[in-house]
Amino acid sequence: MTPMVETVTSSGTTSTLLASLDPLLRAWLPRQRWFAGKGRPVTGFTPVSVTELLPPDGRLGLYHLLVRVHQAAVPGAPPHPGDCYQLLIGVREALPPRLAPALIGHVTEGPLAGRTVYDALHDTRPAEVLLEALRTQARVGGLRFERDPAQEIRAGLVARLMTAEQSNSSVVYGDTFILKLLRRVVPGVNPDLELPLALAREGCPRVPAPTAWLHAEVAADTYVLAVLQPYVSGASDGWELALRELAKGEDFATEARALGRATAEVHTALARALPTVTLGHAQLESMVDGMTGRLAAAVQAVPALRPYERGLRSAYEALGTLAAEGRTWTAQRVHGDLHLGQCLRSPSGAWSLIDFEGEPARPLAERRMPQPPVRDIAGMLRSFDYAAHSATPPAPDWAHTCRAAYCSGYAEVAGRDPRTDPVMLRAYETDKAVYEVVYEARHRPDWLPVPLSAVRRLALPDQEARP
Ligand SMILES: Nc1ncnc2c1ncn2[C@@H]1O[C@H](COP(=O)(O)OP(=O)(O)O)[C@@H](O)[C@H]1O
Ligand SMILES: O=P(O)(O)O[C@H]1O[C@H](CO)[C@@H](O[C@H]2O[C@H](CO)[C@@H](O)[C@H](O)[C@H]2O)[C@H](O)[C@H]1O
Repeated sequence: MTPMVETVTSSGTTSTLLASLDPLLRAWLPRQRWFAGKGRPVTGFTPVSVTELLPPDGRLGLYHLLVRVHQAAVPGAPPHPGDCYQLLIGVREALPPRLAPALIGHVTEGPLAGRTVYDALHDTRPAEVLLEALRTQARVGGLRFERDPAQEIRAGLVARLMTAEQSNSSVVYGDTFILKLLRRVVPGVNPDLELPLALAREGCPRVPAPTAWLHAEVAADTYVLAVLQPYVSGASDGWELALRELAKGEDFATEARALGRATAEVHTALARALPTVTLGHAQLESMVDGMTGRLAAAVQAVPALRPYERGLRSAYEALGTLAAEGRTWTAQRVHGDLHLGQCLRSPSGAWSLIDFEGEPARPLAERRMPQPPVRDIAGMLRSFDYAAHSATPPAPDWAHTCRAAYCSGYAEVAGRDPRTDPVMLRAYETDKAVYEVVYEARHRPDWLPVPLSAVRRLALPDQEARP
């Protein structure tokens, strides 16, 4: 199964292909969970790269597309060039019923007229073409399929698309590997590959080591498009486990402590592998400005935040005061979006951390900056709170116990307890809760009360983020 046939390079072919898909993609894209531009009509597409992986003259065709999606401008916001998305478009005469959920539409004009196009990741054969390309280190047009020569990839593993709600799309091969295809992509180094590779070099066992990855070279830009990792078979994620224990009325302190230890192991390895910096007054001021700016934007986007704005801002002001008094902090590379759903427990009880992409809405340069490790800790503390406030009735004592156990576990490995830095912890917990309010308002409005309950707590003037 050799994936490459020919790269569609002639701009005529590329633009004809995209023109024929245009009306179908306009309707289909905004319905995808991973489409970040929801709420603004799609006004057009520009191809960034179009690569033919299987010619559409047989039973099945397959195109790899990077497309810039143009959308109506946000009133008052500066013009935006449009986000770039990775699509795998399958082409068939007709879709078998099992592929109905993958339907993009029926093409009426152009070279594919009369064919049906669909999201090819739902289909075994195209997904297997990708694995085979990684296994054989294929190069097709600007696509570079690469792998770690020290790890073996067995041929013929059967593919299935993961159905979990995701920011990207993942395919599992056998029970051996998982391939994450990034959907919204930007040129440059992607931390979702960079950090697991760095951790693997350090021998850190808390993160599955990348086995293979896909790059695209387009003009002078390099995009990271996909990462293949060993699949932790039979794993449960921390979120599922926490909810299960909550429903049974069980505490989660032992697991929370193990998670604190795992987080500290990853932080310690990252601090060894990649540069650390000292944050002084100027850097802290700019951090506080960033937090304050995000709060102001969030209040605009979600007016329910307005009554708490002053109280929340006081968390950032307290940090600014400490910085003005000359306090400094060490910053290092961190996970950047750590929560219970990013922690996997294997059947043997070992925890792994996954998804080092950072908060998808933040610019890449910001996501790759060294930051105080307390940022990840705050994310996990928020997550225990999330679980406790999604339960009926809410279980604040459960969250309190987990938060304390997590900090203790962290201190056992890192040698410093995050609770000894309450001002920084509160500032980061507040920043995260504000992010979550915006995230939930945009993606899952029914969940908005969960981060809003934390906002009410964090906005109290004498509040320190005491777990
Ligand atoms: N190495 C792995 N082993 C087993 N399951 C995994 C692995 N990596 C990811 N997963 C599963 O895939 C889901 C999505 O992965 P994630 O990296 O969080 O993607 P996204 O950025 O799209 O949210 C996770 O919640 C987890 O259930
Ligand atoms: O995992 P992603 O990178 O897609 O992260 C985004 O989605 C998360 C939800 O799926 C969101 O996390 C929030 O909800 C979780 C429960 O579903 C909870 O455990 C987290 O603490 C809470 O932040 C995450 O913020 C967002 O970036």
